[in-house]
Amino acid sequence: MMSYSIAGKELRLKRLLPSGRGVVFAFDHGVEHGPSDFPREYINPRTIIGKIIEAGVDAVMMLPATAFMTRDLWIGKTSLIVKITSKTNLRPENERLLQSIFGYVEDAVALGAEAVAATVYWGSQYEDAMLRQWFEVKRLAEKYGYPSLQLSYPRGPAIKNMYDVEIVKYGVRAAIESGADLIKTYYTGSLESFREVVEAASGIPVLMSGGAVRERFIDFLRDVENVIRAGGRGVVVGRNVFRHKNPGGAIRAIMKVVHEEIPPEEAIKYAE
Ligand SMILES: O=P(O)(O)OC[C@H]1O[C@](O)(COP(=O)(O)O)[C@@H](O)[C@@H]1O
Repeated sequence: MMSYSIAGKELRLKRLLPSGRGVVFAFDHGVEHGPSDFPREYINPRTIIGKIIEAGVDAVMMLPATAFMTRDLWIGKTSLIVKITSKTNLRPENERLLQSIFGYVEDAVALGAEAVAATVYWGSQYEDAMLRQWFEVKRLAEKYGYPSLQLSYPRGPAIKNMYDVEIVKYGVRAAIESGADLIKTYYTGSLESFREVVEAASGIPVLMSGGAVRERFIDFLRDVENVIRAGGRGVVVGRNVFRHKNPGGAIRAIMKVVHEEIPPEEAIKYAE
């Protein structure tokens, strides 16, 4: 029996990485970090999601309920990635390296998403529980022909520096061997070191996780440029966009660097 779901995955991956690369706006911070992560005017998801979609982003990544409440903004306009794990920082400190189920693969299918996303904190004391979650997501996503995006976030008591290239490479290697179709992981600080991360992915697309807000937006664009030059396939970014004075412009600038390889010094003009 042929597995038609292989075609479904290929179709959805193509939509997510239109030029072979993609720019995704991550907006799951309301749970992961708390509403204080947002400037006050973006507390309502509809405000910021509307601006980002108007700017032409390739995809938005949200939890299922947020995707549903903003559906009139993204339907027919951009691709959707449904993240189905999360956790709050209201938890006791020692329980924050575990994510919980925040929806189901069937929710992503019902919403017409292009992919499902789940986090694995490699090295966490809860790594085993997160892997059980991951493989359950993977099992159903395969059945429905959905690519699985793994947020490969090495974090835990034995990890001194989660941005260290050897640690990030280990998380990426574990991600491909756990069947990730797309990987989102940390920027390792340089083109050379991120090239090693891409090599460790052995052909599975790697997207840079935006990370903390850079001192200057041009520095963020330069990191994105390094990721692309290192063979990365794009970026999944939240804070460096929704905390920018012109979030739509910031997305336009990032799109220029990722899809057209415009130098950051020029691309930044779109964010003015
Ligand atoms: O790495 P942290 O601080 O836990 O942040 C996790 C957040 O980062 C992301 O992975 C990417 O968003 P950012 O660009 O803001 O880092 C979000 O999807 C997630 O909520």
